[in-house]
Amino acid sequence: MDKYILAIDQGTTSTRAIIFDQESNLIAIAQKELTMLYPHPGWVEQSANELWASVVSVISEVLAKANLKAGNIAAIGITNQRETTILWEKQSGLPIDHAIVWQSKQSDHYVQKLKEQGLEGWIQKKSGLRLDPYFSASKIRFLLDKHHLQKEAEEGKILFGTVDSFLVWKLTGGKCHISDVSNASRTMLMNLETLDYDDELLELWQIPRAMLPKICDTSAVYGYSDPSLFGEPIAIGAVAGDQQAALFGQTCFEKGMIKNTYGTGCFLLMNTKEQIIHSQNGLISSVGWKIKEEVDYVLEGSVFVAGAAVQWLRDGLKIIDDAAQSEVKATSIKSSEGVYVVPAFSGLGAPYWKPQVKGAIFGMNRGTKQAHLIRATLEALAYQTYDVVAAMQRDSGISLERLQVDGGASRNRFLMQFQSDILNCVVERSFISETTALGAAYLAGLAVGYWKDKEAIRANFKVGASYVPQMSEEERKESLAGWEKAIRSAMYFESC
Ligand SMILES: Nc1ncnc2c1ncn2[C@@H]1O[C@H](COP(=O)(O)OP(=O)(O)O)[C@@H](O)[C@H]1O
Ligand SMILES: O=P(O)(O)OC[C@H](O)CO
Repeated sequence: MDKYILAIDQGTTSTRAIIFDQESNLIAIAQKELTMLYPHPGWVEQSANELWASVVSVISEVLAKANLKAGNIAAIGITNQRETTILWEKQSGLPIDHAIVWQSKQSDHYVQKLKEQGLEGWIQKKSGLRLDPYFSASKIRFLLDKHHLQKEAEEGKILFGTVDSFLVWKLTGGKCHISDVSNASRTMLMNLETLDYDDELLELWQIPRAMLPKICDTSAVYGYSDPSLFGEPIAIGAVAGDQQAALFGQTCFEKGMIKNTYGTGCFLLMNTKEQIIHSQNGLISSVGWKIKEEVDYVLEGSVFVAGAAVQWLRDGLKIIDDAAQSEVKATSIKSSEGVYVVPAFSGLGAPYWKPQVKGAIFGMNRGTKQAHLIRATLEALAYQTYDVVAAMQRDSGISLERLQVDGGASRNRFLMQFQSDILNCVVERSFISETTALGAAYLAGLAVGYWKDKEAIRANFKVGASYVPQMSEEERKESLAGWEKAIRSAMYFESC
């Protein structure tokens, strides 16, 4: 019987199920867009039940599309939006509230309190992370306090999971409460060196171990899907945070290799192998993956709003009908004519870390049209990436010659050319744009021997499109100087 790998990519915007074969060909895909909830300014939530239902529905749909049965699937690989926090009742499996999405800011007051106590450096040293409401710890604290569930959490009656844990729990019918190192390293509860929860961090956040998932390797068979779901049990062979999975899918296996994923947010990751880099320039460190004894660390710049700004053009301003139209409109004019959009709708992430900063538009005149706003919004994705690349070069001493890209917005040719111009380096999009899912598939395939090793995987890598810088040095410098003024002004406005 022919065998395939099934990847679940549970992203912020949508859930996808993708079937790959041994040559990394995409055999079939099913996708479901998700509802975003904005209950208060700055809060972003999703229904955990909807996330789970979307996973079941896309798996069934993709199997039907490919005309395959559960028995044809050698393993499932799960990759997910990271940090997003779900609490559920152990007995019933029912979520106690909405999932608090990584972008959400309702737990900022806990973070500010710890900042006032001067704990930022201490926390970063242990966890690799900046003290910010982005990460799961303050979100767990918020939910436990909101629902008065401290005692139940201590008794293990209430469980916590990032999306991976919740999905594995549901898929296995409540048999497995696990997470992997790449996801656990985003909770702010894991020690980067021991790869276990850190007792002092748990004490600081008052989060009991009893509610936390067991931290596992990124590639391993943790359990099997409940046969009632898809007819036969399927091995669950990998769990990985989506950005680390994309790094793996791009086959960035060597030290210094970098990828940038343009999804809801934008995430630039460098593989630093066994070295943990403690950033001096506003970046964070996490675990890339653990496969048996091999642990690869990453240095990361996380930009909170990228493709989400394109969704704002579509759903908020209603000046484009769909994301792809942003390219058509942006190229209908020759330049953004000095207009800059700072899409800080969820505060600013790397390298600034200013959760309170709001979005802003600068440089408009009476002749400014929709097209200028659209073009300037796309350009903002490239400028934000530039800021992160500059920080990464300072931290690592490695200069960027080539950027490997993927994610929904990397399909935008205008954006990719502008990115190459602004960075003054080659930008290469991989042949498969679904690199995140592919990374999860590879990790699951390694666990069950579907691919022998990383060399067999590397042999499948192909470049899809290449962008070479075309902008003059003078124009590049002028454009960047304008961006610098815009971002500084947005930060200044907030501090007044
Ligand atoms: N052609 C495009 N141009 C610009 N942005 C796009 C384009 N296609 C998709 N996007 C943006 O990419 C995001 C979806 O990318 P995806 O990788 O699926 O994200 P996620 O993994 O966060 O769910 C959306 O925010 C969407 O606005
Ligand atoms: O949903 P994405 O793909 O934009 O990824 C979200 C990140 O994992 C958040 O850290």
